[in-house]
Amino acid sequence: MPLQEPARLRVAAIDFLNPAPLLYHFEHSPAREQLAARYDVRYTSPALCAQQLSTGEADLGLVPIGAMPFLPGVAAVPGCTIASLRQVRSIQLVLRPGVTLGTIQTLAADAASRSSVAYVQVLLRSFHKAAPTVATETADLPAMLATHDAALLIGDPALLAVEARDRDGAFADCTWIDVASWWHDCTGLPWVAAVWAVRTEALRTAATSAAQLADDLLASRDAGLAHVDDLVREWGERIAVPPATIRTYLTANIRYDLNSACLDAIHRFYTLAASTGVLPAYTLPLLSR
Ligand SMILES: C=C(O[C@@H]1C=C(C(=O)O)C=C[C@H]1O)C(=O)O
Repeated sequence: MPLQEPARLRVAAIDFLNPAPLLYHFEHSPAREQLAARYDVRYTSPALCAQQLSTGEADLGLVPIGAMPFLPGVAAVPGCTIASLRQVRSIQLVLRPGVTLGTIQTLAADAASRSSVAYVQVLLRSFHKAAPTVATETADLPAMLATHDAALLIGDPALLAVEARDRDGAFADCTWIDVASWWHDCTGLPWVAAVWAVRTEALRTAATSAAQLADDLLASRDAGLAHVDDLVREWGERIAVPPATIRTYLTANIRYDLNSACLDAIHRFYTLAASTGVLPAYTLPLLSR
């Protein structure tokens, strides 16, 4: 039987601004060409990253922690994350005028989200005695608020909605809640959105070992954080957000280190999610090197 070529890992990456530092080596020469021998990167929404790991279309992905309980055989790669210590800016719960956290009955949530939509339900059930019905919709604030008490926006659409509010007063009469700050106020913990996660089975035939994978992802993140100037310039041309805001977002709002505080926060999230019936009971498996 002919020996099989070791396979490239098929990567599902998130197409928002926030993972840009994590993806630095996958997008910039000369590392990009070297990594292309072992990784095949495609871009999609957070929810579809999770779905592609579930169907086997992808081997490695930036996976919302809210989706991990539904992905058997998938483990988090230690080292990197997408998290926030307090204000995240790009996760906004917007309440129609007159609506409060305790009186939300219907929520329109961006279909791209799997973590933030779970966080909102966990926080409402745990701390505000509210359990609204949730409809998943495309990220369109006017349409969402026309038919629901509240709207959840994530990622670049949330950043753009905050810009429109501050620049043009759009929906300025609504209550805007930064979901990471809200989580921090209720629990005292960081807010963790996503981890790099891998189908452990895929590593058996891959050209990359578990240790090499963790090292590649860490090296890419560290290079990204060392080249924030490049990222601010590149993204300033892609998204209608001022360069200074992009810089603050990448260096202060979003944090990329999966440290013990983040692991404690993930544990607390899953505990509250299970006790409120938002997610099944779950412990995050970490890939061992
Ligand atoms: C910080 C963010 O976190 C994102 C939100 C996610 C979710 O709600 O499922 C998943 C991945 C992250 O990219 C953001 O997109 O604003």
